[in-house]
Amino acid sequence: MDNVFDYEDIQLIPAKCIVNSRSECDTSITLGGHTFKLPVVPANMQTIIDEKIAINLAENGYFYIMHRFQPEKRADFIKDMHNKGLIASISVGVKDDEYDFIVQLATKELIPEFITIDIAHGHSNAVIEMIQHIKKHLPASFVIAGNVGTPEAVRELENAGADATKVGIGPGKVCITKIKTGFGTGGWQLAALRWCAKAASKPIIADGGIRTHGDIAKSVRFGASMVMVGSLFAGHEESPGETIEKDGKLYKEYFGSASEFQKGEKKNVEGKKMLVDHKGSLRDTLNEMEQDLQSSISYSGGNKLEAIRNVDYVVVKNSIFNGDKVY
Ligand SMILES: NC(=O)C1=CN([C@@H]2O[C@H](COP(=O)(O)OP(=O)(O)OC[C@H]3O[C@@H](n4cnc5c(N)ncnc54)[C@H](OP(=O)(O)O)[C@@H]3O)[C@@H](O)[C@H]2O)C=CC1
Ligand SMILES: Nc1nc2c(ncn2[C@@H]2O[C@H](COP(=O)(O)O)[C@@H](O)[C@H]2O)c(=O)[nH]1
Repeated sequence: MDNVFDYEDIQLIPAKCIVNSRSECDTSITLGGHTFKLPVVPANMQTIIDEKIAINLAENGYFYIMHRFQPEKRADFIKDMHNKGLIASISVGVKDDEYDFIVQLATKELIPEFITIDIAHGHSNAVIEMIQHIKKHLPASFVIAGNVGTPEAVRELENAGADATKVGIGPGKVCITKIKTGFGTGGWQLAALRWCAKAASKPIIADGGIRTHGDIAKSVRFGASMVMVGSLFAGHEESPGETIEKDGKLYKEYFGSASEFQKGEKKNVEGKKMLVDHKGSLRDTLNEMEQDLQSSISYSGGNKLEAIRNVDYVVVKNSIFNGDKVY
């Protein structure tokens, strides 16, 4: 891999505008036969999403993926979502219990619309076997598999039956994989996304490293159908992380799924905990994201998300912020 770059190194080049108002630009995306308002999904982490947020997102036309860290609640969660007429989107791991869980869902005819296989090193036989197991027992579920960081991995998981792959090893805000192992796409996530997208024949979800709303448009330009976002969603009043007051200022806790806090033990820790500034409501952020993305689409010279895929770009090595702070 040469010519590596990350989000902050890239600027997209504007093309002639074809709309009279940014409100004419359509940010919606279809995944697994369902159309969602934004190509953005909150990370399937315990400090980012809970049942209440999942219901709220689904009711309002946004994609969501429930985390897998309260495994015993998942079957009832699917039932509840379906009783409300909403899509069910859950996560699984790859340990033995998860195989039984998939069979139980099939036996009870509880069929989630989306299942995400959520492990750190997704280019593995463990994930390939889980994809095949889900496709055998729940063939109607749309399977998202990850995480990976190479074209070989994307191809192998797609060939095993994955309907989409999730790209990003180590670019996350609370990730310490890159420091503890020396591996990953941290620092060159956007280039890794482009590399993987060239090999993909199915949708790709870019996961980790999104720091500004403009990074969503950049992800779409470099091949993402959807973008998974953690830290930008961690500070809302509804966010499940603890609210902490420090020197008169409010913060929210945000911790990694492979952190000691999540695992309850100091074993194979690859995540940390941090405090993020407390901000307003999730709804306000989603609205702002939509407006910013509509503006991105207008700059791309189109009126639909796909227009962003064709724009030119320049590499401006680590200089686009000039020391400015956006958020
Ligand atoms: N996107 C990212 O960069 C990363 C994300 N995470 C997140 O942390 C959470 C925990 O992830 P994970 O530890 O995979 O999940 P689990 O703890 O559920 O582990 C899944 C299985 O994979 C094995 N495993 C984990 N890592 C490796 C590896 N590097 N090589 C071989 N086998 C491995 C585990 O065994 P054993 O534990 O015995 O090795 C276990 O059997 C997930 O939510 C994941 O998304 C974690 C790190 C990086
Ligand atoms: N290396 C680790 N990565 C993790 C951990 N927990 C979650 N994640 C990944 O981060 C993204 C969110 O990234 P952000 O930059 O938007 O905050 C998330 O979707 C996971 O893929 C972890 O403990 N270690």
